[in-house]
Amino acid sequence: MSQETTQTNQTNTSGAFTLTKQDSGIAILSMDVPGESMNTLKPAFADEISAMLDEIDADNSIKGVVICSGKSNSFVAGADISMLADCTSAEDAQAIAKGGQDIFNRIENMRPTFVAAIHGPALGGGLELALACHYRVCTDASATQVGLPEVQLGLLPGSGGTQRLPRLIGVQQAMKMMLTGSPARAKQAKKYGIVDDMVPHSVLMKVAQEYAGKKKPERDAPQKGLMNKLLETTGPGRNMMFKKAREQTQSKTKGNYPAPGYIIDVIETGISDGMQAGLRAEAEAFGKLVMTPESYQLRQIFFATTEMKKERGVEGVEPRKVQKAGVLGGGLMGGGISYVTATKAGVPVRIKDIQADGIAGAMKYSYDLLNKKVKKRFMRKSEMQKQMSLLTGTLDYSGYGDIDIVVEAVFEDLDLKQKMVADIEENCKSETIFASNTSSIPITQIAAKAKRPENVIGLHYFSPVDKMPLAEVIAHEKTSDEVISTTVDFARKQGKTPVVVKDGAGFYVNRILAPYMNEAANLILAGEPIEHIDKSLVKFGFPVGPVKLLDEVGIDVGTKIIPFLVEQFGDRFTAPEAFDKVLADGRKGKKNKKGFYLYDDTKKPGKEVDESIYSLLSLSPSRSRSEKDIAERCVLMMLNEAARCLDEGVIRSARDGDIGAIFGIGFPPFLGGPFHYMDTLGLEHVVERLNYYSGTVGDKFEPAQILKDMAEKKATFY
Ligand SMILES: C[C@H](O)CC(=O)SCCNC(=O)CCNC(=O)[C@H](O)C(C)(C)COP(=O)(O)OP(=O)(O)OC[C@H]1O[C@@H](n2cnc3c(N)ncnc32)[C@H](O)[C@@H]1OP(=O)(O)O
Repeated sequence: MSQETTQTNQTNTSGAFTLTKQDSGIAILSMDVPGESMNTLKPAFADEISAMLDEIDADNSIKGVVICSGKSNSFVAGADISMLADCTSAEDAQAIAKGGQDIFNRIENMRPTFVAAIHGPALGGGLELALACHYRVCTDASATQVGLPEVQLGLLPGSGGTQRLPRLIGVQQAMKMMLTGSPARAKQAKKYGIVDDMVPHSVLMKVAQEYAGKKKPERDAPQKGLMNKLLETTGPGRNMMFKKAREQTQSKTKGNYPAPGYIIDVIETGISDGMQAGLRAEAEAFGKLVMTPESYQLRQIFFATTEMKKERGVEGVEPRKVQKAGVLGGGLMGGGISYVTATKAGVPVRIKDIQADGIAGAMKYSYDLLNKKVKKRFMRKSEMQKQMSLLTGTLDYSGYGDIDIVVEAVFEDLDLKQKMVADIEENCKSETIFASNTSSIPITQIAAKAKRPENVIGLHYFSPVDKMPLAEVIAHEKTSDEVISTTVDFARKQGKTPVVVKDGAGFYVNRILAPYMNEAANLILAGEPIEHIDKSLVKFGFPVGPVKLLDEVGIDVGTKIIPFLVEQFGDRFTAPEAFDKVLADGRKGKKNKKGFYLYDDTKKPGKEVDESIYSLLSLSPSRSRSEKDIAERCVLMMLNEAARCLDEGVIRSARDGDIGAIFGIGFPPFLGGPFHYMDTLGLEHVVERLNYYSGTVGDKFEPAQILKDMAEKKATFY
């Protein structure tokens, strides 16, 4: 980081910290953890930082201190998550939080004015450090983000965040940030009042030093508006606010995640009993949460995804640079793929459709999303125009001559897709990659007539593309290693977590989803009410129930894959015939407002079951199974299939299987994914339950061989 100083007279470096005193009376305290790409906070730094603070205390010439990062693109990414695994008791973890609190309290109470100069992520403990400073200045760079994401790790901010953020920006906004874990970008951070100033990177240190030369601020009460004042500053108002927050949290988490409840409790303690009581409650809750299985599983997800960011797809094979992309088909998927390609990867996209309307629709998809950001003032109009200018359209293949990768998102029809391959081979370069976004057709079949099958690959996105984090990369036998690596790299640049899977019906995600959905359908036919089935799985931890999900993705689309699965894997994938009746009745789900739920003539579209479905299927529903039994039956089908996928090499590791299921289907993150969950249950138990259902419901529950073998050896996936 460039430090614009007048005259430097003394520098003291100790491990991760460097203190530079200047004649101006403003000292620079820079953090740069050696050997790490990003600064994280560890208890081992306590002595070092304390010694630096002693030095500052002892030097009356220091009037102000700027805390900054020595890393080029980040401030501090929080406490070191990996060290939490060493905690053997809640007390150990509580001590870590308390250690951070003590140092931050000390900074807050020191004589000089402290300023945090933030560029890049300031998250968790990193933001807590900044909150202890008297002022915060951040850069306007897109890399800058400030937040308290601990809840995503099943934790709460343990070093003062639950106390200082509400006092700085108001309880409601602070609580929202802590409960969602979503960070604020620079502009939002300024708007919320988290930072005092937002400046270009080139003047960050200059402006921060100006703030360090000021007196400490006397801050106005953060509540703006009468309603907020009533809610946050009066007893009855607060009671109402916290009660509402607890109700909303319970309805979202279904009691599966302990951290949000603690966050609300600890904020409330701090507000009603004062900062010291709040800090004590915070450290104690942090200690307890670190030891929960939920936090353990969520931290494993962090490690898995961080590891996956570095993977190439094929070890040692460099990806080619993608400078221009094509998208075939301007439908919903094509629109989403174009959006992430232009806005996330920054790669120009040429959208090809057979109708001008299709191209316009795809462009509108991006326009609407970007315009929302502009309206909320999170993005400048000029930036939106720049991103929109990356999107162009064509009705023929003009402009396709220099394209590096084409993503095909046309209708699910094998002949059509094979024709697309032929068209691309004719109109593009010999090395242009043809990536199919098919969800049901094996890539081998799409590549069957290709002249250059090594260029053909699957790149399966999930809807809505701008939100869903997963992409399956499917190599068929002849796909070249370079094509795999380039496609993985391309998907990552689009902001996706790519998982490389083997070709075959359903690939991984849909293959494990199908038997789960089929089982839900079988339970409808067995007379269970639809809302009972959906509730059971939402309570288990899925974001939506299976029947609702089928309405969302489209009953026609969701069932299209079944014949491919039956053809390759046999009867265990056979869908109940009732689906045919549902489809014959013209029910496609949400998209044509006719499915298992009601969308028309109702106050709550999609919330109430369309009771006419029962007479269509000649059923009179009544609850005869518990929520637990229903969830177990559906989930076991998914677990069993996931195990088979690992055994057959469809996924490369249990880790990929867990991340694929969590990011692609919304498998409950607090359970860590199907494989972590099976380890938790114990494979003997899984096999025993599968055997039970195999005996009572049918052969499709027959445990996968890998499960039987592992159970016998008392093995685990991790
Ligand atoms: C007491 C406190 O309240 C408790 C806490 O602070 S808990 C921690 C809260 N902080 C977080 O959850 C942030 C976690 N980190 C992130 O979300 C992302 O790393 C990030 C947004 C900061 C950066 O993302 P990105 O640029 O893609 O870089 P990414 O590859 O993830 O990380 C770079 C390196 O930093 C490491 N890292 C980042 N944050 C880390 C953390 N909090 N602990 C340990 N390592 C961390 C990564 O493991 C990776 O290490 P590697 O290079 O050796 O593999």
